[in-house]
Amino acid sequence: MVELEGWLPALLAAVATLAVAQLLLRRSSFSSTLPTYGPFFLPPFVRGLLAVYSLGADEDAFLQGLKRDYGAAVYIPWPMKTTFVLSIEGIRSVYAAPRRILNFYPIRREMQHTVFGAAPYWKDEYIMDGHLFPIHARGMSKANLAESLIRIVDILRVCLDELASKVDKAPQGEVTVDLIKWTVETFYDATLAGFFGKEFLRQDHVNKQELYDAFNAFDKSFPIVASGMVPPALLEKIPDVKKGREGFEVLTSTFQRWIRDGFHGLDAGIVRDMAEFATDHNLGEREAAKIMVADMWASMANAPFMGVQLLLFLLQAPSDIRRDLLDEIDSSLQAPTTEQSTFSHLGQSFPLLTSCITETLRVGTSIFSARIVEEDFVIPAHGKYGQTVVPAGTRVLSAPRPHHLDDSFWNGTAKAWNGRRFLGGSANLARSVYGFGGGVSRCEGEHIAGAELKAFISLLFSTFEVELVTPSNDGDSVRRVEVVGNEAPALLPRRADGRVGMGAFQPAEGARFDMRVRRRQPLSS
Ligand code: HEM
Repeated sequence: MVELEGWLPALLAAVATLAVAQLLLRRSSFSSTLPTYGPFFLPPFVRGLLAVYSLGADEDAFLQGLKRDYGAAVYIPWPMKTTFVLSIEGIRSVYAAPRRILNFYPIRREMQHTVFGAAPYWKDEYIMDGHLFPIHARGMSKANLAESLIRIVDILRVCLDELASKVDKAPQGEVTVDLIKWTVETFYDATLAGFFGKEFLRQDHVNKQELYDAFNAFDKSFPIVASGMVPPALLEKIPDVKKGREGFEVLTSTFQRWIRDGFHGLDAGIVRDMAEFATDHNLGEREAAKIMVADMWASMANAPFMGVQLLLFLLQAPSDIRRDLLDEIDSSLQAPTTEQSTFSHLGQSFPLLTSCITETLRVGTSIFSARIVEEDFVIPAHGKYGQTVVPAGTRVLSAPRPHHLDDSFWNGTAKAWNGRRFLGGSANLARSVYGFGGGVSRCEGEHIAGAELKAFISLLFSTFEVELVTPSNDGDSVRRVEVVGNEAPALLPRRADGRVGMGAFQPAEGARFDMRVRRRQPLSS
């Protein structure tokens, strides 16, 4: 019998050497064929499982490692069966590719079914691609969201007035507020009024807390269901998915009743367009209600958490940014009050705040934009990367996070927050930030989200002096992000687990940051 004990170490050493050599070879000049993830000596399914594990364990490290080791794109075997596109040129190619090469619509249709429970009409290209998606996109144009924006700003003012009355009643004229909870709830109230009308939360049968809890349960289950990696039979056994389904039911029945009761004071807008679409295609109230859950989710899954991150960065920004931002806000308030709730005013009055928002999108999001490869998709050769061909019949994901963190693109300061990064001559660089995704799947809510963030910050900072209370629950629950111009890093809540590629980072459960709020001293003229 062969004596294995003597051979085994040598065999392992040889395999390890080969693996390292292969890795080094890849690093110095990236292959022109599509590489597959993982050590070559492992079977594909083990490599695929390794990838799933590594992605879940540390998303940033995994994605940056992919780009470092494999270049522009890499294929991840089962269970993902997907090519990750990682280089800036590759990402641009994905977003620019025509539908005949990279198709998004089948994915968008399927999501409507798997996540939002749409009845079989979801398969109908004529109804979905031909009607639902175009009507939806029209409804989300700036012109059609003008009234929504006015309602959003009105409700933001109501929330700030409520806070002001607490401050005025406080003995020292100062209150301490749970920053994350207050910001998220303020966005919920304002956004819900914006899309569903100011009367929505005032209906007799609507319990605001119950609705929020239902939404949060549904949102928590979203990544598991949307990943498509868990077989339907197993899905129902996952407690978070079960709670998410219950939450979905609460949301659907609430919207169904709202439709039946005549939309309670909402005359027009995207959700009325959607209800009309459902009527035109005989889908019924329940299907219309499910489409509304999808809109509610889209409008609230990211914006509140961008609000939290933006506020935290601004509260920890260098003093010159704080000062210039206040000047910008004060001069924006010279405009008549009605003008302050318009897209044009919010779009033009805040160059510094716009730059801070884009920077927060760059450091505070990770997104995956999925496509089906209909024809071989060619990522042209660029820089150190050879041409790569992604074969037809597979899926690609554009994953811009490693590009957002790439020092060679961002002047050596990719890991640091720089509020002035996109000012003046550098404004065009904002096009290389993909926090809203890109191409045909680019966020339809980007304009209203940007306007909402600007209104939120400008109203808050013009009314109050706000100061961050240094969190005492340091350690694991806090992450640190360098800030250009500051010695100390900014503190942010640790990211919630299990939300890879899902957009704006949400705080981990239980994270707590407080802010001290007092009335701002009147401006000396
Ligand atoms: C700062 C806040 C927001 C961020 C960071 C954000 C981000 C995103 C991202 C990353 C996507 C997917 C992009 C892709 O696959 O390429 C998306 C899609 C979408 N977002 Fe937003 N979003 C925000 C706010 C909003 C708001 C307020 C709305 C309002 C309804 C909205 C509506 C949508 C819709 C409808 C889609 C789906 C588009 C489609 O499937 O084609 N988003 N968003």
